[in-house]
Formats: sequence, structure tokens, C-alpha cells
Amino acid sequence: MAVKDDLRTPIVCVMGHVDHGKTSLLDNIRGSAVVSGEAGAITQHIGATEVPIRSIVDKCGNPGLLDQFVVPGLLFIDTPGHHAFTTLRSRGGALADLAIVIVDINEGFKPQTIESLHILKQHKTPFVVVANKIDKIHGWNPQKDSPFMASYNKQSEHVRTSLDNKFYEVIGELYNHGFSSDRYDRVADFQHNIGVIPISAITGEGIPDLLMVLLGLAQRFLESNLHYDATGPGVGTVLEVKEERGLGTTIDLILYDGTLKKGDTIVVGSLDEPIQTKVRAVLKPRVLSEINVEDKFKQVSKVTAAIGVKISAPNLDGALSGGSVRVATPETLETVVEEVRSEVEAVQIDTDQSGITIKADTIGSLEALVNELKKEDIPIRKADVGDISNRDIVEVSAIEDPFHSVIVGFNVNILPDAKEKLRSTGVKLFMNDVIYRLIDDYKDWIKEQRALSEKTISETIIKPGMFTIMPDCTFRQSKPAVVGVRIIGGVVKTKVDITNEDGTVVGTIKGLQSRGENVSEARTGMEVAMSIEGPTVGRQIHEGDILHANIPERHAKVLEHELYDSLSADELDAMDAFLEIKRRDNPFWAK
Ligand SMILES: Nc1nc2c(ncn2[C@@H]2O[C@H](COP(=O)(O)OP(=O)(O)OP(=O)(O)O)[C@@H](O)[C@H]2O)c(=O)[nH]1
Repeated sequence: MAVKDDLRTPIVCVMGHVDHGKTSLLDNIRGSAVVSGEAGAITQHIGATEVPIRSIVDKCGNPGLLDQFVVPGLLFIDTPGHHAFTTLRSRGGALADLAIVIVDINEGFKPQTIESLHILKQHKTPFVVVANKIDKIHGWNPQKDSPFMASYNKQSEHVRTSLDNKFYEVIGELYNHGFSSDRYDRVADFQHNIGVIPISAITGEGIPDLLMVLLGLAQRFLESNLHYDATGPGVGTVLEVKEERGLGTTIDLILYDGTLKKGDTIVVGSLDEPIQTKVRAVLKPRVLSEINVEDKFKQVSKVTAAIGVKISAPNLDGALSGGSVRVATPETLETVVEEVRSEVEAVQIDTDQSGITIKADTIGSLEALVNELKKEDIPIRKADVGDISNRDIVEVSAIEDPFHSVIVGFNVNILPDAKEKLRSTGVKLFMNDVIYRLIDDYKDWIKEQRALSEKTISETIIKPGMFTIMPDCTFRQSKPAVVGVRIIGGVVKTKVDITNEDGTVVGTIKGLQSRGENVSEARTGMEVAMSIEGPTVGRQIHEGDILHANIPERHAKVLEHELYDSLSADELDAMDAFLEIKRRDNPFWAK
């Protein structure tokens, strides 16, 4: 086997929690690849670093391995983070073919570690986990750039045990999140098991192993996806829209298929109409030897996937981070414009009649947020890219449903005038840079609000209650009548009117006594003495009568529509019995 010409370089993204070492890992991969020799010199792209296969194999100290691989190397996206991962899409999927989730072995899982795993699972992207900062384990004896096992074997028994313990905590946490995993050298089937590699981004220990495992993954799972057509029209994703001196607005993009040339007509995703423009220049970064040249970039006439390049072209102002860039010919232009438009609309338009409003910084992260909210059945009224503006607040404040008078912002800021406006409205705002934190916060808030409003309602609403006057238990005939009653459904309280089986109000409960003590309410099963203002026993009420708490129509509606789920079985029985009486004459009572 040898490198196949029609396979493009797999694209790799590094994800993980803040400070767990994403940038250090990328620096290490970039730096050590540079020093590893001529043949393996890395290529710096715009927004990405390419490590050729030869460099990886050299690093592992086993040139024989070269024959085993067919992919030309690995292209690491230079912007780390799950955010970059979600932003960088290719036709609705993730742009990255592979991912590395980095976790500080001494700190374990953190919110963004978990978020990264969720996102990768959703996109079905193959990944490895690296347990970083092994050099910080107490007593560690660093072995610069050494493969992990060689380094491990040089550690004392005590250090090895300490590493093993921490390592198995990582494995345990992965298990808790639904992933079966093991140390990479013990994984036989990477499709069902996640490989975990202990590394140090500072000393370079374990990095050769990481690169080898990535290559293995690429080869095993991606070969079929990596075929590309070098002569086909270029397709890419916008990494960043940037103002450059002398060039105007430019876009940095990762081209993941086909070819892109100077003079090509391209269609670029935008929140408005897709941008149609002509490539003025295709730019690559200058290499170190050309440092004396003034310009940061050099022009090339054409590039082929996978590569990171900068493009200068007219009218790029509205280009969307994470959006598509596609080369079109006069014949395909119309179709390509339509496809690019529908990619953007698919995220924006797929919203509900009523629901919350969401904002995110890029089209990719907006899509990730929409997906997560949909999974939770949270309705979305409007999904948009950009900071939270005054207009957003005004629009949302007009929504009556308090649960929908909500803005959820992912990785965005609130503009100063909007902040001002927010104070004078009832709009609830959630902002975070971890999607599932946002969702949890929103759900917790809803729960809290529901409980609060149910509590207020249930304190004022008259609940269903049904009781019978027990035989031989008339203690006083009238003014007030005092009788012994048994509660047979729901709850009765003082100051509540009561009706008989005809629906006629016969009096008001004045007091309740249980075992000689005054009580304010009595529940099903209790036998209490009840004083009733109004009736006389033997006339309006009799021993053996079944009587009901008189629920006003408005209360009955609230009970049926809002509190039904919170009523107990016996309360429901009492409710049904009461409704039956009221609806005998008027079937639409409380409907
Ligand atoms: N000892 C040791 N320190 C490390 C290692 N990896 C990273 N660090 C340190 O940890 C800190 C954070 O590392 P970064 O690479 O900036 O982490 P990051 O994940 O890119 O952080 P953000 O970009 O803020 O999300 C820095 O001080 C690094 O020097 C490691 O393997 N060993």
C-alpha cells in the first residue's frame, strides 16, 4: 500500500474544556513536525496545519509504517474548540472528519468536555480522547517526545499507579456518558471502543501514539469519504470573514472538495441572498524563508482540496462564518445559488409558530443549538445569527406567553442599547457558551416558574372536596349547624361554600375540628366535626347527605386545564362528581 492520489487529507479538530490544553497540543503538533526533518516538513495553511504522513511516521520512529497508510497526512484546524467544530460544516454535516477530545487527566471531565462528546455523538464523527498533562502527575520523569509506553515504562511504580488511577477515572467518566473506551493500545475495534491516549502537550509524550491512532482511524473509517475529485468544482466552508489591509474583506476557508482557481465564480452563504462573486486572488501564507517579503500572503493560481486558503473577492462583506463557498459555472450557477440559499434557510426557517427566540454567532453553532433544543421539544419561534439587539428585545417583549418571552444566546453578546431595554421589559435572557448549560438553565427556570405559579394558583383556587354527614352525629341543629362528617374525596376547608347533590348552595363551612383541635382543612378519610353557617339539620341538610365544596366556574376551569395533573386520585373523583352535578343542567359548565 502507499499513499493514494485520489484521497484528500482528513480534517481534524481539537475539542475540550478551557485550559485543558487544546492550543498547546496544536502547538506541539505544529512545532515538533517542523523540527522532525525535511521530508516531514509541515505546511502552514490559512487556518490549518498539514502534517504529512511521512512526518508522522518519522515521529513514530518506524519508517516501515509508511507502507501501511494510504492517506496523505492530517490537516489540523488551527482554531480549537467545539465551537469551531460546530461552526465548520460541510453540507449540513461536520467539516472535521475526525476529532480529538482533550481532557486534563488531573481535572477530569468538565462541561465542555461533555458538550464535545455530545456533539461528536450527534455528528457520528470518529474521535479519540487524549488524557493530557500526564507530566503533572507527582514524581513524573519526563521523556521528551517519547511514545507513551516507552515513557510509562520509565516511571516509578508509584507514578504508574497514580497515572493508572487517574486514567481509569477518565474511562469511567466516558462510560457514564455512554461510551465504552480503553487505553488505545488495548482497543481492538475502534468502531465500538473509543481509544484513550495519555499524553503531555508540553513534553510531547504520547503524541506519536496520538498521531498514529488518528491515522489508523482515518484509514479505517474514512477512506470511502476521503475520495475526492481534483478536477471537480471547489466546495468549502468559511472559517472566518476578515478585513485585510490592501485586500478589503477576505474569507478564510477550508476547501474540502475539488479545485478553486483565480477567476472562478463562487457562491458564498450569507444571511441575505447568497453572494455571487469572482475570485480576485487565492492566497496562501508565506513560508518562513520568505519572511523578508512585505506581504503576509502569496498568490497562487489554483488550489486543490483539502486545504486552508484565503480568498479575496468583491462583495464579501455579508459572508457567513461556517457558511458554504462553492465554485459555479454559468450552467450550474442557478442550482448552486439555490443550494447555498437552502442551506442557510434550513437552519433559520425551520421554526415553530410560537416559542423562544435564539441567537448564535455562526450558522453552524445556531444549527447545533436548534438541534439540541428540538431534542428537548423546546419550541423555537425565531433562530438567527448575530448579537442580541434592541429589536430582538422589543419583538420578544410583545410575546404574551411568559415561557416564550425568552431569548437564548449562544456565544453572542448583548448590544448596549438592548441591555438598557432589557431592564424595562419582562424578557428573560439566557446567555452561555456551553449549549447544554443554556438548555439546563432554561429548563430549570421553566420548572421554577411553573412551581411558583402553581403554588400561587393552588393557594387561591377552591379544590374539589366531598363529604358525608355521619348518622347520629348532629351536635347542633343550626346557627351554626354542627355535625360529624367523613371526607370521602379531596379536601374541605373553612370559609368554603357547600352544595348538595342538586347543586344548590346550602351553607358555608365555618369551622373544622379534629379530636377537639381546630383545623383549617380536612382530607379524604378524616372524620371531623364541621360547623356550617346557614342550614338547619333536617331541613336543608340531613344525616347521610353527600355534600360538596362549591367550586366557582372560573376555578373549575383552572383546575381542569392547568392543575389537573397535580390533583390526586381522590381529588379527581371529587372533581368528577361535582362536575357531573353542575353539567346535569348545563353540559358546557366550566368548559
Ligand atoms: N504541565 C503541562 N501543562 C500543560 C499541558 N498542556 C497544557 N498545559 C498548560 O495548561 C494551560 C492551558 O493550556 P492551553 O493549551 O492554553 O489550553 P486550551 O485548552 O487551548 O485553553 P483555551 O484556549 O483557553 O480554551 C497553559 O498554561 C499550558 O501551558 C501539559 O501537557 N502539561
